[in-house]
Amino acid sequence: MERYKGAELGRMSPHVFAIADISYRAMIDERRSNSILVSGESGAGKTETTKLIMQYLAFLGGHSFAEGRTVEQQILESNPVLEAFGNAKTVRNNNSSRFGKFVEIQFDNHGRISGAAIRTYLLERSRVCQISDRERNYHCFYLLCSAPAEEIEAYKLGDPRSFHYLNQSSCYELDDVNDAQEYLATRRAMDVVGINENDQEAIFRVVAAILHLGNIDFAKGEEIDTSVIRDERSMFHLEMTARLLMCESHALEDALCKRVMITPEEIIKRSLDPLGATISRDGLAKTIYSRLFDWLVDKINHSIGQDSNSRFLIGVLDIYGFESFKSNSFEQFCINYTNEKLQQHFNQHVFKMEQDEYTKEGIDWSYVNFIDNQDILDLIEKKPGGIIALLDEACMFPRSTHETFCEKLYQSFKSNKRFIRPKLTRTDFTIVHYAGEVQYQSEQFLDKNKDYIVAEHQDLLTSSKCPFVASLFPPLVEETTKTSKFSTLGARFKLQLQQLMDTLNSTEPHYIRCVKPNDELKPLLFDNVNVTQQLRSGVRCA
Ligand SMILES: Nc1ncnc2c1ncn2[C@@H]1O[C@H](COP(=O)(O)OP(=O)(O)OP(=O)(O)O)[C@@H](O)[C@H]1O
Repeated sequence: MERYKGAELGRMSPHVFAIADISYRAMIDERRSNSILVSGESGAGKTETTKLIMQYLAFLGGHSFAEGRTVEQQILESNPVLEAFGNAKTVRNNNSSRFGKFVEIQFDNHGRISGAAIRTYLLERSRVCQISDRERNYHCFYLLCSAPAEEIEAYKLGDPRSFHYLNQSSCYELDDVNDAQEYLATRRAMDVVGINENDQEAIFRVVAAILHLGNIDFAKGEEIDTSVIRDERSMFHLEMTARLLMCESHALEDALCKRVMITPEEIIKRSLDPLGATISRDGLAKTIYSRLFDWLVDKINHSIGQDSNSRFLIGVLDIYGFESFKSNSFEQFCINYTNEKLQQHFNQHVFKMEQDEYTKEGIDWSYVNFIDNQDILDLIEKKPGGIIALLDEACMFPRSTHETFCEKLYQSFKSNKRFIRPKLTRTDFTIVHYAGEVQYQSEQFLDKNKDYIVAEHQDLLTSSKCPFVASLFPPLVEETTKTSKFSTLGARFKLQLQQLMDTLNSTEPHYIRCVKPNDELKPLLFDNVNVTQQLRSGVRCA
């Protein structure tokens, strides 16, 4: 860090410190905000790079003689906390971030760090209930199962193999990671970022409750289309969940197995069959977990504090790269949409730089072709008529299905050259992205896009005797109850992205592209074909 400080770009070997250094110098000299956009595929090193950048900025703009916790320490320690709750082992990366992150580091007039804000994007919720083999759930579940004995006893935990949300995969441990030590390290990091002992206890109690919740199974009830708690074991987990969330176990059982239907004539309590109750259980687990994650982010932001007098900042963006798998769902759609947005930002920036250069040298630039992906963005986000708008529309009509949604897409984009109707399927669609074609399976698009909490779950947790749990579920006011029924993740995500783009557009951008040397997660192995492919898509991007 000492060597890169103030060194002219290019004098030293390439390093993320060099990019962080010029961003900082540009901010000080030109008195304007800068941003560093880190990109690359999963496992390429975005998060590690982001942490190095943050360390370097803390080195340049830190407070050497501050008493107690400094802002920069808190910023750095927010990483292990967010990683414990937002990262998981996947086949591509043992510590994969399952959310996007934009960290805004604010500086005062003397160039010292004076505040920060962390914004997160689209946490992968499905992982809480469903994991593929060789992957893991979020780290925090395993850390808690390795907690000191008194916590294990209090929460009735133990072997992760005994929990449904963890035992769908045969992977429990990570090479070179000791979960017991990580648990203690996470608690220490929580201390530093300002989460007090009581809140820490409540956080892990909620994590334990989710594990017990996942072990509640249902059997057919006596009456048709009803369900009951399956056996003694499930009953035990029901009672544990209720105890940890501090609510009534009967109320929890009802919230899982029943739905209240309000018709103009009467209020009917309808039972769910075992499959419906299981879906209800998983929905509750996902909602609790995502609220917990949002709470952590808010708490960290609150505790670090924002400097409202700060006139410039350095933003660091660590966001999921372009994804194309065998099967692609709503998550990949949102991720690839993000990448289209960032790609456009990059194109515009590079074009503008070129244009400035030409103008400076008095060369006519009118013939320079500008690669633009606006047509793909229109296909996705145009209002009305884009894919997100059509999806929202489908979510509002109770009779819509993924089949009717797809049919609508086929009709609307028949002659759009960025849209393909694949052969041999009636529910897939393909988008021709800047980085290649991706075929999406629409089966779960509608469900995943709907963003409202089941009223029974809301009522149950709002009335929890634990103030922490209740605070995760503030009562809905009448007005929002109506609108939130129709609030959708797609629309919310689109808005968040627009805000991110507005921020980025007001800064001087710098880019770091991470390249993954091999798919084996091994050091000192360089796979030429694989690397070339990544660089090609980089060239295509430019
Ligand atoms: N600069 C580096 N030096 C050594 N190892 C690194 C470096 N960067 C990354 N790694 C290794 O690669 C792993 C994956 O890196 P990282 O988690 O930063 O990837 P990512 O691009 O953020 O992935 P994802 O999109 O899945 O979150 C790290 O856990 C580490 O083992």
